[in-house]
Amino acid sequence: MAIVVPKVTLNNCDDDLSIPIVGMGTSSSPPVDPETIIEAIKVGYRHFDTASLYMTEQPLGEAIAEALRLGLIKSRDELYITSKLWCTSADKDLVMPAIKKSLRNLQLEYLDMYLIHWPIKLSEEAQFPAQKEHIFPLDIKSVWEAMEECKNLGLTKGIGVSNFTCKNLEELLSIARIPPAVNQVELNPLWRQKKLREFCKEKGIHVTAYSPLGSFKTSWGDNRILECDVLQEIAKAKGKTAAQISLRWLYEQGVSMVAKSFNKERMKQNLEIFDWSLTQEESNKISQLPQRKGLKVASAFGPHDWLLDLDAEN
Ligand SMILES: NC(=O)C1=CN([C@@H]2O[C@H](COP(=O)(O)OP(=O)(O)OC[C@H]3O[C@@H](n4cnc5c(N)ncnc54)[C@H](OP(=O)(O)O)[C@@H]3O)[C@@H](O)[C@H]2O)C=CC1
Ligand SMILES: O=C[C@H](O)[C@@H](O)[C@@H](O)[C@H](O)C(=O)O
Repeated sequence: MAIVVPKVTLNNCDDDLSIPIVGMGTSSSPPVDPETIIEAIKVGYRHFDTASLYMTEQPLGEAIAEALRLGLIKSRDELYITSKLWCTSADKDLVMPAIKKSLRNLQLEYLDMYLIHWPIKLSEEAQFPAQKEHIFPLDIKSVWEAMEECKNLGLTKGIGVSNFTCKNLEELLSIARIPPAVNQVELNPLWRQKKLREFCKEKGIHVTAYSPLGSFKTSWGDNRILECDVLQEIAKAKGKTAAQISLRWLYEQGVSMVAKSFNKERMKQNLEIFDWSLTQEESNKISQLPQRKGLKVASAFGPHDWLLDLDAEN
């Protein structure tokens, strides 16, 4: 039996769109294969997170088509699919072609959520880390107008952002006709983002946590969450795993999350967080863990002054 994942209704989206609290991340190298996504659908995942950067739109699209053929889902509407505008397309004239390409890759008529991946524009030639002359602040007004156009045309039910700071959001809110529904950011017990979460709550922007397990085994992630003494102690006392403690803590903070596991048991485990809770004391212990940012903008994109400032704003 597939696990039923609770949902939260989002603001400023079409059709009372609601987001399943736990989604499956698809950022991986090599890209995820369609069979793994099918397994995830069987387990109960209905929310999938992709991006044009990840090269996983295509396998995700194949898996969705196959899941419909197999009858694992009756209609595409049962799924919540997010994709993201990559920084090389963060230009008013490139947004529409970019979402159309994502939709073609996914074999879909519409996305549930389209996010600006970073508050950064890159030139076509940019390599990683990028040279100073290939990296620019986003022209948020014109890019957001193009995002609004995508929603108005029905290409996506909602629009939002990712990796935006409070300052980025303030600027966006001052010009938006359609306010962003979601801000997807790094968030976990070791990077709690209290200020940003409070700001988003006040403005009605839903927060989705990425790398909720510390992004173990990626180029920048580590095992500091999965091996954290405090999380392991709590896990042992409750007969759970440190991963589940991290995800449950996030759920109790009122956010949704996208966790990546391509292992069937761990996929299932990551959805089994809804029928138990943390005590106040356990929650307090987690809220005192030392903080560390995993994905630093300046390390990923280049050590330029304004990117260092973006890192410092959190
Ligand atoms: N907007 C953005 O800029 C970003 C968005 N993201 C999104 O967030 C998603 C998730 O973040 P990601 O950085 O991948 O990392 P996660 O924090 O989800 O960690 C993934 C790692 O944890 C392991 N894992 C998963 N579940 C368990 C478990 N129950 N017990 C032990 N180990 C476990 C996985 O291994 P295994 O597969 O073997 O289980 C994998 O190595 C991405 O896939 C992407 O969709 C990520 C980074 C940036
Ligand atoms: O160039 C930088 C990195 O690739 C970074 O952009 C990614 O980690 C990305 O945010 C993601 O969503 O996985």
